Amino acid sequence: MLLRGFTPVRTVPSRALFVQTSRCTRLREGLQWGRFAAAAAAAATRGTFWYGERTRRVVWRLCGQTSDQVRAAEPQQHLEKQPSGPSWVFRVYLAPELRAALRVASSERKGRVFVPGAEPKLDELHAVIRERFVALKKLHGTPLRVVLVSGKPDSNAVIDSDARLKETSQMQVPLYLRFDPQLDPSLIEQFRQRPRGIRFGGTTLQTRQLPPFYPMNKSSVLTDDIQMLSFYRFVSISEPEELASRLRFYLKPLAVRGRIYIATEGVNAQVAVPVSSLDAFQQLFAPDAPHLTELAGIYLNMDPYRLSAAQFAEQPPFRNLHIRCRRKIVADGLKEPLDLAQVGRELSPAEWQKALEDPHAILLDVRNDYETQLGTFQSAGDARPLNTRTYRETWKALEERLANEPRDRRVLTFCTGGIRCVKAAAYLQSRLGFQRVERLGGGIVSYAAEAKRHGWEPKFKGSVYVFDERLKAPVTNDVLSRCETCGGPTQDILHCAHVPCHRRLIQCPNCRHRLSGCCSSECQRGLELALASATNELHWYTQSMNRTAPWGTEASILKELAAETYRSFPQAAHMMSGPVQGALLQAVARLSRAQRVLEIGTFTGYATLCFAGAMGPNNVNQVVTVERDPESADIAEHFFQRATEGMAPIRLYRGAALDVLQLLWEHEEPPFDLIYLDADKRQYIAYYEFILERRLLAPHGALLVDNVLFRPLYGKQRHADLEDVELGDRAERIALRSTKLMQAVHEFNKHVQEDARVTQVILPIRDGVSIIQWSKP
Ligand SMILES: C[S@@+](CC[C@H](N)C(=O)[O-])C[C@H]1O[C@@H](n2cnc3c(N)ncnc32)[C@H](O)[C@@H]1O
Repeated sequence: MLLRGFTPVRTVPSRALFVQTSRCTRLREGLQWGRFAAAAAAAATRGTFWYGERTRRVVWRLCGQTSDQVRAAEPQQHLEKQPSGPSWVFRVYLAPELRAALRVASSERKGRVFVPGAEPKLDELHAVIRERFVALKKLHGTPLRVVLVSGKPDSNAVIDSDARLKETSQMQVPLYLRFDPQLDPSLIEQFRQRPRGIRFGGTTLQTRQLPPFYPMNKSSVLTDDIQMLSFYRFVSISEPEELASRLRFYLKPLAVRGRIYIATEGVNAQVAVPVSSLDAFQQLFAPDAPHLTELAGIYLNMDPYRLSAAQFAEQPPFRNLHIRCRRKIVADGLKEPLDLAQVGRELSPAEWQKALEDPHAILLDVRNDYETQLGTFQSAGDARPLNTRTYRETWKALEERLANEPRDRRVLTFCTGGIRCVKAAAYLQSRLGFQRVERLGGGIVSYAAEAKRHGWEPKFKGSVYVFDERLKAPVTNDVLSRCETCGGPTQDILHCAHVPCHRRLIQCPNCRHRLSGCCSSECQRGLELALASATNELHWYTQSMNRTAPWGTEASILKELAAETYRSFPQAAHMMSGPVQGALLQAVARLSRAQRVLEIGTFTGYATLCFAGAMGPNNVNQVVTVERDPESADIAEHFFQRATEGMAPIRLYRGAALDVLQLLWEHEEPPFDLIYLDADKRQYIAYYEFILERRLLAPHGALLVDNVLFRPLYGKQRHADLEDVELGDRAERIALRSTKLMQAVHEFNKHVQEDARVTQVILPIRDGVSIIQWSKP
């Protein structure tokens, strides 16, 4: 199997699975990588894989389906649908006007298409595009025309023959196809230009060069301080995709990270710029700079405090540069666009400082409730927050709040960076008829920077909510907000860790810890279930990808033992450690050069034999193992007696684990280098405490605990929910039992996490193995 990063791939070999990934939350990433893994493993013997490494969400393009539609259980079926022979890959974008006209969801605005065959055919390209973009069906077979767009109308070139398409395909660039209804319904092909320039059909398309003022040898690794800044402009942008491509071209070499939204109404950006790139960045947007004329002379709203490279690395506000084309740069939910010619008067921070002293003014915080809670302005006038949950609610809130106010009353508005105030002021002025609307230019960010520069006592108290992963930046040390869970004072703001909720909330560290980063116990439970499922899929992948050592003489005995276990305990054989975990236990035993190993929970002895085999025979080495079930112990003993050659001696105790631990302690057995805890999960804390308190674990030893990511039997649980007639009560019992076991394991994990005596690392192998060691050996 071949895994490759996806730089422009033009041909796809037969039987290849093409996977594209894009931005997604971490938890979902886990789930989706699990699916990817499942398919990759299932098809490993069948072909070649291509996947994009820059982005994360797994998409299965050959079937024209997203990962959400493809189940891990049936990857082969989808692979069967691949075209045979080589294919050509094109990236297709639908123009914003077309998207709007056809009501295409933003997730469907672009996609890759595959044209089968060694030589790309124009007809086939049209056909696959129509098939890929279902919305095009609404055009009822309107003929398509393919045009190569250079960004300048006079150097566009029509692709009207297979020969031209082939020529296009052979360029070393990703291709962008765009449909423009204005050009007599046509598909327009646009490509990212390279500095060296590209000739197409006898035309040299305009090329872009990096400006001479760029720092040389700029590495994308951030090693210097970082300036956080934002900028916005309401300006008519006819080709958002084209501007996006230009911005990417100029900003990437400067190692800029952040988020930029482009719409036909303008541009809105929050970015992190390394200080060594800052000069070039500013020159790029200078009033007379020719590179980004739409944004020339734009106001760059700098954060008052810079982040050091270390701070940035520890909690990166942005990890990458995301430039996205949207319908609007501020989602306002309004059907009719606002008149942006009437946007009130912009006040400088100094004017604002004064305006706040006006007792007759109405002060409007047009941010959302959680933002206001973190910090806000104090004024002499009438200051009441709008308490909206989203910006879309602003209009109704404004109408209610100002219903009885005289239209000539002075209204002051503010927000984080100023952009929301532009629309709010336009609404106040043009729709509600207020005549004296004034807004804080550059918002709180600009005000805080000015206050710092001039040494003013800030009238803004608390922290400002910011739209990056930091979530807040302090302006003053005042703590105005309260924990939503316990009501105590706190400035901590976070997103609920349960992805489907992901609600923003203010929560103190204690409550956050107690609820595992979730907003409620329901979400905490949901998170646990989701993690369990993710673990399931990861297990599938690791299991199939591991290459375990050849077992030699041990192999046959382990295989025999496994077969015997399946015969004797068909319902419980899954409890055996198995080859992957067995290999891990052997690796740890070898790495730690363990001489004395204790296993709690022998079952039929699979792990015991793995340890004994890894340690080998000598005078000191010994494996002690405990099992309370006589039938399992009989099978284990039978195999231990047979397998003696090349192995450490094994001592099997029959009985309850805590009794045997007591016995070992009373007989003053030397401590163990490795203890493998793999018995009753509800007793884990008791075993753990006994082992630590009685010092049964050697100072440099390791306690391995199995099943620490134990997952409930998902399918059965769902059957129980649906009152499946066949499984009936039994399914419910199984579901209940596994849920209780999961809770017990979670309790254990938390118990260890809070224990300063030890360090713990959890490996997501099988259903999780913890490695616990003394913090101070
Ligand atoms: C998951 S299995 C162990 C698997 C085994 N370590 C392996 O690698 O194949 C758990 C075993 O622990 C045993 N067990 C559970 N509670 C116990 C207890 N309190 N004392 C002794 N053995 C116990 C069960 O009978 C079962 O055989």
